[in-house]
Amino acid sequence: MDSLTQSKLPIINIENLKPGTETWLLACQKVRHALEEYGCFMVVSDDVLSQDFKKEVYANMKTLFDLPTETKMKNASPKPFYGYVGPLRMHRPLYESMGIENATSLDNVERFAKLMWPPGNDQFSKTMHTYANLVSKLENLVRKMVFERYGVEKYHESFSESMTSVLKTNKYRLPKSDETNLGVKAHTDKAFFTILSQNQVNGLEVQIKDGEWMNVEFLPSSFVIMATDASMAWSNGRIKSPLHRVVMNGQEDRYSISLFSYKKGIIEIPEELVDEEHPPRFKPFDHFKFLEFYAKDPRYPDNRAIEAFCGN
Ligand SMILES: O=C(O)CCC(=O)C(=O)O
Ligand SMILES: [Fe+2]
Repeated sequence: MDSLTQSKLPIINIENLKPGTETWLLACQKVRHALEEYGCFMVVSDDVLSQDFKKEVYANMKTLFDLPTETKMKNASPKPFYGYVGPLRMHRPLYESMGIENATSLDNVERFAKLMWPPGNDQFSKTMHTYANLVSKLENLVRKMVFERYGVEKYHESFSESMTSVLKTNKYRLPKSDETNLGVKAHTDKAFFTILSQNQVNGLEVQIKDGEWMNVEFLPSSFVIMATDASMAWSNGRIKSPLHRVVMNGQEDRYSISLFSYKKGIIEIPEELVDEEHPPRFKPFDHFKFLEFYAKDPRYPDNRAIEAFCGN
C-alpha cells in the first residue's frame, strides 16, 4: 500500500510564454492535464529562480530559523497557520514554520524583520520581498492558464484583484536516531494554489494513486505548483487536490517555502463548469472561513474537509 514509485511529476516549460501563441496554448493544455491527473506539476525557470538568488533566499531563511524560539514566537497571527508554528515533540518533532503575510509588500516584510531583528534586517527583507513577488507572479500566471484552459478567463482579472498570500517558510531538521522521519504528515492544502521551492534536500512525497507515493526530485531552479481543496472545489471537482507529506531521508536539514494564495471573500464555482455531466459538487464558499473551519476541526487533513464545509 505504502510503496514509493519512481515516476516523475510532469515538467512544464513556462519560459517566454506569450498569451495567444501556439506554445502558450500547448502549455495551458499541459497544465490542465497535470492538475487533473496529478494535482501538481513542476516548472523549471532559471529566469524566475537563478541558482545564486536561490542560495541567498535559503541562507536568509537559515538565519531566521536560527533565532531563539521566544523571538520566533513573536510572529503571531489570528489567521490559522500564518504565524510561527513550532515543533510538536510527540507528533511532529522535526517541523517548524514561519509565515510572512503579504510578503509582496516591502512594508510587510520589513515589519516582520523588525519583529525578528530589531531594528530590522534589510538584506532579509529585500531578498524575501523579491522572492515573494517572483512566486506570486508565477501563481498569477498559472491561475491565468488554468482559467483560460477551462474557458473562464473572463473571471481571472476580478479573481486576481481579491487575491492575497502568505509566504510560509518551513524547516525540517534531521531526525535523531530514535525519532520519526516524518516531517509533515499526509494532508491536502487549503490555499488556492501552493507554489513550493526547496533548498537542495528532497523529501516531498505526493500520492498519485491510492496508496502509491511518489518521491519528488526537485530540479535546480524548479518549483512545484500544487492544487488544493479550494481549487478542486472551484473546478467543480475536475482538478485534483493531492495528498502530500514530507519524509526526511537526507543528511541535511531541509528548508522549503510554500507560497499560499488565498481569495478574500467568496469563491464561486463558474457556471461554465457545471452541466448535466458535471452537477454542482460544491456551494460557493468563503475561502478564509473554510481555513478557519479546518483549523478548528482538523479531523480531516485531506479533502474531506472541503466536502464537509461546502459539499453538495
Ligand atoms: O515542505 C514541503 O515540501 C511541503 C510543505 C507543505 O506541504 C505545506 O506547506 O503545506
Ligand atoms: Fe502542504
